[in-house]
Amino acid sequence: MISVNEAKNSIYLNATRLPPVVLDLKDAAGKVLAAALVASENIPAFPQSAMDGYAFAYEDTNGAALTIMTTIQAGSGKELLLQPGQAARIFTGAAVPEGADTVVMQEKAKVQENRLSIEDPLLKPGANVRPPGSEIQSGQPALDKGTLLTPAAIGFLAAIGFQEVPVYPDPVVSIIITGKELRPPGQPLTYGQVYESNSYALKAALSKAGITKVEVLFADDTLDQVTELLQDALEKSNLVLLTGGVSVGDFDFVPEAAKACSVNTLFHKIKQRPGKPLFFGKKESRLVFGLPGNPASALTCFYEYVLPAISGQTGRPLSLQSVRVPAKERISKAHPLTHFLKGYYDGNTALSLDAQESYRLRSFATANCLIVLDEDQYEFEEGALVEVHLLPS
Ligand SMILES: Nc1nc2c(c(=O)[nH]1)N[C@H]1C(S)=C(S)[C@@H](COP(=O)(O)OP(=O)(O)OC[C@H]3O[C@@H](n4cnc5c(N)ncnc54)[C@H](O)[C@@H]3O)O[C@H]1N2
Ligand code: MOO
Repeated sequence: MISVNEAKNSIYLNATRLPPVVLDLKDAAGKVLAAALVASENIPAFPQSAMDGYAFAYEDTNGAALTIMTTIQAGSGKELLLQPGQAARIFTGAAVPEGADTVVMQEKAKVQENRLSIEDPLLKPGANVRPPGSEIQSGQPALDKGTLLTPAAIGFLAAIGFQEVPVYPDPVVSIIITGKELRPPGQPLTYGQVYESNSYALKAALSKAGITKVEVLFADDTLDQVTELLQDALEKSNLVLLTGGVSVGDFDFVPEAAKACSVNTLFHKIKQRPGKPLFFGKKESRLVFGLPGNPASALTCFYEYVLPAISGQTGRPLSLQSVRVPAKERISKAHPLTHFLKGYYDGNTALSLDAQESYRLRSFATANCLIVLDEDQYEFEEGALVEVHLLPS
């Protein structure tokens, strides 16, 4: 068995970026740039008015009124040349005509019968004019490789003329649910059956992370069927999540099926609770997680290991945020395993909730964090600092 840190390190080393794709800018929000972008034009492309007002040459403002020759609306394609003594009515965003270099806002000007008097003692040459290329110049770096495309970054790229961008795609995910005892919710249970919940929780967690290309497959607990579905999943996905069948029971076929599909085992079993039997393997660049069947174990492993793996594939910052906060009440544990406890963080302290058993999701359903207790520490007094991983809301 390896430690939590060793497991996380293995994921960090093995979950490498997926081959880049070019996406329409509209579809690229939340993705990460796979190459540096360079501006191909000056933006603004022309001297641009920053105010509704009047454009003129600053050196003409010697007290004499100017003659307003024309009106220039934003988007007007008219190219004009103002002569000395002339001004143009202009609006925010419009091109400042040749012969003009300054704009006075209309609140600081008076117009009488087409004659403009400027009443702005603080006006400077070039005031209220955005120079061409002042946002970015042709040939200048726009955004670096590895930049997360936030709404502002998407807007910026649109504003400087990019219509499509190279990004790391999200993985295509296959979920294989194993277990003969499982029935979909909504159907009556016969003796020995349990409702299937892992596909629901995992799909919801993937969707929360923006991952939508997800297929769910169901396997009985036979080596042949698990192997067949895994083989199929490996052909069409970048990430395969199996649940159940990773422990030591006679019907736990996931590690064997992985071997049969030439998946290289990177680790199996971690010194942790829940989720001790977690399996991680790789075939070429495809990643395979065998998540323990117990619902709280599967979801905890998803948050702690699968999300960082998707971060590795996409460059997106998906791993849970970590903070150190005081424990609200004393916490103790008996085993030399890292514990991930369902907790509630109220902004000041973290409380360990009831119902921590890995077959239960009841406390997980209201938890907003996982409290992480080190492998080799057993007692945490009230007020002691504990590591808390914040769950996506
Ligand atoms: N002798 C040992 N037995 C077990 C050990 C061990 O070390 N020695 N480890 C235990 C731990 S810890 C875990 S976790 C489980 C993991 O077992 P599997 O991954 O093989 O999972 P299953 O046996 O298939 O199922 C466990 C449990 O979870 C329920 N389950 C499974 N899939 C779903 C699903 N999709 N939705 C809802 N519930 C599901 C299943 O019915 C079982 O109750 O092994 C322990 N045993
Ligand atoms: O690891 Mo199991 O997940 O403790 O029940």
